[in-house]
Amino acid sequence: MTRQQLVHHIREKESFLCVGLDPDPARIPASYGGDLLRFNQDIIDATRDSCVAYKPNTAFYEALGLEGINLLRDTIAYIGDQHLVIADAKRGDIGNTSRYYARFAFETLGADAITVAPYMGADSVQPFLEYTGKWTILLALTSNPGSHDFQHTPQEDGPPLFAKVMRRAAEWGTPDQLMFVCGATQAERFTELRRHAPQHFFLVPGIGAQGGDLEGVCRHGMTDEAGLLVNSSRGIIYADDPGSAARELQEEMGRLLNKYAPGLFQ
Ligand SMILES: O=c1ccn([C@@H]2O[C@H](COP(=O)(O)O)[C@@H](O)[C@H]2O)c(=O)[nH]1
Repeated sequence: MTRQQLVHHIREKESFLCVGLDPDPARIPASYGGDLLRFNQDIIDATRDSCVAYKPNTAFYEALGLEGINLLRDTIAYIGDQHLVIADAKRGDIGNTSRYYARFAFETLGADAITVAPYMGADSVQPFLEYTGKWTILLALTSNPGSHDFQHTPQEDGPPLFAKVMRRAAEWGTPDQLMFVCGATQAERFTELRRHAPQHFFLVPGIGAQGGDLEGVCRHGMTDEAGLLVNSSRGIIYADDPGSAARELQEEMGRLLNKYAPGLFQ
């Protein structure tokens, strides 16, 4: 899915919601009898009109072995081509190995995007960027408390590590192929995050279960094209009514788009 198509979907649906598909067998209602594909399909059916993207975190599938990989592939096929599909895998290795991570995500699974850890540098990210029409989403400032261990740490020559990562990585790929992960729990840093990457989309996990600040993220991080994909996983898939939970977020996002990105509708 191209950037123009993504922006078109955001405008049409008045939503920049990404639904996280992280099925935990211990939390799936007993009525599914352990059928995780049916669970995912029901979530997708209930939410597809409210969201523009889905983000299966590959950990939940890889832990199930071969069956889990097939589940992931079947889930992605079920989503179809009207939503951006992000394989949240946080890969990245020497170029030779990254090539196979990229092949797995984009060819074997059929995902549109993959999350990548940038810390091994340009050659570890390049193989993902070589796929035309696919997205590479680099970890910039993550949502977890441990982000303070390294990412916030000022470097000897000034800015924190996450700023250095973003500024350097923004030279590796264009805003048509590169996004950054920026956690919703870090809303107060979004003005700064936006300064480092004014045009790039941000994938923003951390609302709902992690307590992130959706309005703050939008106030400081939204662009004229929205520029944000905000993810909720547990807050939607384990809600009593996942469809209503997604619709509620969509309505809130519609309000936020009109407030912070009015140019999107002109
Ligand atoms: O900084 C990050 C990067 C990735 N994640 C992932 O997003 C979802 C969040 O799930 P919730 O249930 O909505 O909290 C999950 O897959 C994480 O591994 C993140 O939370 N923060």
